[in-house]
Amino acid sequence: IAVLCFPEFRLAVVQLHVTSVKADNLSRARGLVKEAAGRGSQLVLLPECFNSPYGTGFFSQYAERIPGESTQLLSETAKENQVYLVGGSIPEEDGGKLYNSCTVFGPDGELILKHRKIHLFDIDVPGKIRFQESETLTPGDRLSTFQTPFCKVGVGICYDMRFAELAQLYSRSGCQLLVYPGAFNMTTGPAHWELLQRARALDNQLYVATASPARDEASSYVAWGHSSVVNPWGEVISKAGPEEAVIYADVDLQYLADIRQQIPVTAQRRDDLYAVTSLPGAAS
Ligand SMILES: NC(=O)CCC(=O)C(=O)O
Repeated sequence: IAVLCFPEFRLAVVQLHVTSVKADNLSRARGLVKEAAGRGSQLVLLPECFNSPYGTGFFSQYAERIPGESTQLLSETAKENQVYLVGGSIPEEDGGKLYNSCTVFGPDGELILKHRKIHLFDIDVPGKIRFQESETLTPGDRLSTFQTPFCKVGVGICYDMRFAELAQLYSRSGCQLLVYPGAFNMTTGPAHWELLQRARALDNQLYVATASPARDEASSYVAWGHSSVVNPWGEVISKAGPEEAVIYADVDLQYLADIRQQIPVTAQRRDDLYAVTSLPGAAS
């Protein structure tokens, strides 16, 4: 069956102000997705941990099974707005383990995929930040892509963005857009957030969209903000500040094809000399 592909579509990124009240977070997310759809968006991205505070001390308290309250809301929101909804991430409980999980819903409200964060955010920058997701979370064990009428999309969560191999595997599988719900902080955000997404976009000559929670100086984990969309030339074409916002970008797949023709690195890899491969069972 031929998959109809459209050369351009509108993407929205919701930079949500997240509080400790899950019901409020869900309600705000629903309203902003509606706003985004009202402005012609066909794919909408929410931030990492959009339904609850981001922190190892909170994951267990706010964790849900999937399906559950938050993913039911996401399904309804996708359907009522007829959008592809990349539901940021939520703390998931399954079999007594906790995961940082992103669910994606189609315009019919059906669950398309669940991506569990593959690379857990374990860092220690002396005097700046120490964070150890692995103290409470279990990593995912598979790559996640989905097809839309516009293009194929690869999914990662925040720290996953640091791993060029993941982005390359998504690109080699045919993805033209990578989405990363994230929550960088006030140390690594100014240093690496934009650089990493521009690098992934340029490495693979595709679009990259990132969604951060809005910055809240009063929270225990202060998010950097600056949700963005980067084009295949490596340019930031849309960017939020630190505050709550919805940003938009028109993803132009003809432009992507033109870039790949002008600088054909995507076709010039020396597969006879090196390779980046995923192991059996790793791709969903
Ligand atoms: N939530 C995360 O994975 C944060 C990743 C991050 O801040 C980084 O520097 O990487």
